[in-house]
Amino acid sequence: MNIAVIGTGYVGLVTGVCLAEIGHSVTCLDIDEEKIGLLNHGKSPIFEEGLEDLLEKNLQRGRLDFTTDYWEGLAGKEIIYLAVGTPETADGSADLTFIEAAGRAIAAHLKQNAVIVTKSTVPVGTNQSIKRMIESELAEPVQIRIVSNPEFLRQGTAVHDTFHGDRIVIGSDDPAALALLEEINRPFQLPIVKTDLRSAEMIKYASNAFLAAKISFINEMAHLCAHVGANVDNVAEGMGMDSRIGGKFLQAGVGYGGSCFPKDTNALIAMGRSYDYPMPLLGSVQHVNDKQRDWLVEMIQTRLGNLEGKTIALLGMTFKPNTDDMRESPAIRVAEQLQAAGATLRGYDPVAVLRARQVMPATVMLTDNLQEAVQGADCAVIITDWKQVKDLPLEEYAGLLASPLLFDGRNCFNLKVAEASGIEYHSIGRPIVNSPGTVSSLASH
Ligand SMILES: NC(=O)c1ccc[n+]([C@@H]2O[C@H](COP(=O)([O-])OP(=O)(O)OC[C@H]3O[C@@H](n4cnc5c(N)ncnc54)[C@H](O)[C@@H]3O)[C@@H](O)[C@H]2O)c1
Ligand SMILES: O=c1ccn([C@@H]2O[C@H](COP(=O)(O)OP(=O)(O)O[C@H]3O[C@H](CO)[C@@H](O)[C@H](O)[C@H]3O)[C@@H](O)[C@H]2O)c(=O)[nH]1
Repeated sequence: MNIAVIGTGYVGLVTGVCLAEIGHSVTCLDIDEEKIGLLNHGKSPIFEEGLEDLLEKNLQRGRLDFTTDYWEGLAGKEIIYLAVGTPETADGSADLTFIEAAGRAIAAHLKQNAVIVTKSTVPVGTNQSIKRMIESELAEPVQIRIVSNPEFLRQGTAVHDTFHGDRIVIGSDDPAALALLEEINRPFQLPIVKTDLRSAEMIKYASNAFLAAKISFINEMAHLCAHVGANVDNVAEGMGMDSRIGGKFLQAGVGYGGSCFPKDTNALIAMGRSYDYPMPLLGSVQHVNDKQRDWLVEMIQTRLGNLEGKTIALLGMTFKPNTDDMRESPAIRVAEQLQAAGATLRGYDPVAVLRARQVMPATVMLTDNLQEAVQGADCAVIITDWKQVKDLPLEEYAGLLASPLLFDGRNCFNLKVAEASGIEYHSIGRPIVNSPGTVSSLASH
């Protein structure tokens, strides 16, 4: 099939490259000339495992090309994927400016019949209204059909998720368009859910909101565990073995961030608001998540007291490991609060130093050298569970720090290992280990 993909962010680029990999002929189109320049040289503008290899391979095969020109990008294309951003507006609803601009550009440049496939996460009803808008502005008398094909990839494992995801959702009120999308996706060999347009749009938001709720649920349990002396990781393991609950997304920590959960829960709440339904559960999910960042800061302040003159090493800047994305990363708020309390901050990240510089408080000294960040600091605080952070033995942390004190916002280390290392170790919803003046009793944990 001849396919155009509009938008070469995480979703557009991964979609385009993977569609080329399964045999389609794909042109990716973006208004960002710098991105397209890089991509034409086989360089990925994003850090995503396996992506650059597939990119180079399919460029060489001649199945993939990149352009900023809509005439060139849409010429002869039967299928047009829309994968532009849908960020948040000031009131929390989804900003459809980019979708509308891309729709207008399609209407102005399309010379043949085409199926438009929306990958972007859009509020229920958007596909229908975009179709109407494009139809009303078409420059040529061509026919368009529309399909919602929401994306479920996770950053950091995006290529893997595309080939090994749990399902592909395609929704349309047009049976011929649904059949075509089924055919395009068949080589991925994944279960395909076929549904109507509005349900497909809703499946995406409901899935993200449920996953966010699971994280906030375990984080709320973590608070209680800290009070009652239980270990939230043991609780999550025991709960997760019940197949009705499932063990995934029960990792307690500093809370969720990224470009999706925060904005998509907000957009869902905004959708509810527009129908006078307040979505109280989702409001609580967000509240618990916000509090997780504050909790970590409070733990540090409770232990260290006045932070004036204290040097703190923040480990991991990105919202999760294996990505260089800083969008809504917990590191930003934790850094702002610690800095406001007077601490001097160092920040470590193995891949995102440049991006972190644009969003972290300007005075944070950033480095991609873990030991340099930790050396001589009054304490270290794990924000992102990067492999590099988990692989450094606790004895080494203890040796590098001015005093052996580690706060772990991702529960990276086993408590018995922490106890044996001698480091004072505070984590989320688990007993404090090697706390001064207390006798540790980890046998029961
Ligand atoms: N990032 C993820 O992990 C993820 C996963 C699933 C779904 N989504 C959803 O997919 C959509 C895209 O997300 P993203 O993270 O890839 O976005 P992004 O912001 O990284 O990239 C969007 C791209 O679209 C381009 N663009 C904007 N307007 C354009 C236009 N008129 N014509 C051509 N290109 C244009 C931008 O230059 C940019 O390169 C969003 O709706 C998001 O919610 C994202
Ligand atoms: O048990 C867990 C799992 C995740 N997280 C945090 O939750 C956030 C999101 O993680 P993850 O879902 O792995 O990353 P994303 O790339 O944001 O992917 C989510 O958002 C995408 C965009 O919509 C969807 O496509 C994916 O299915 C959905 O998992 C990160 O800050 C994680 O640290 C936790 O705190 N505990």
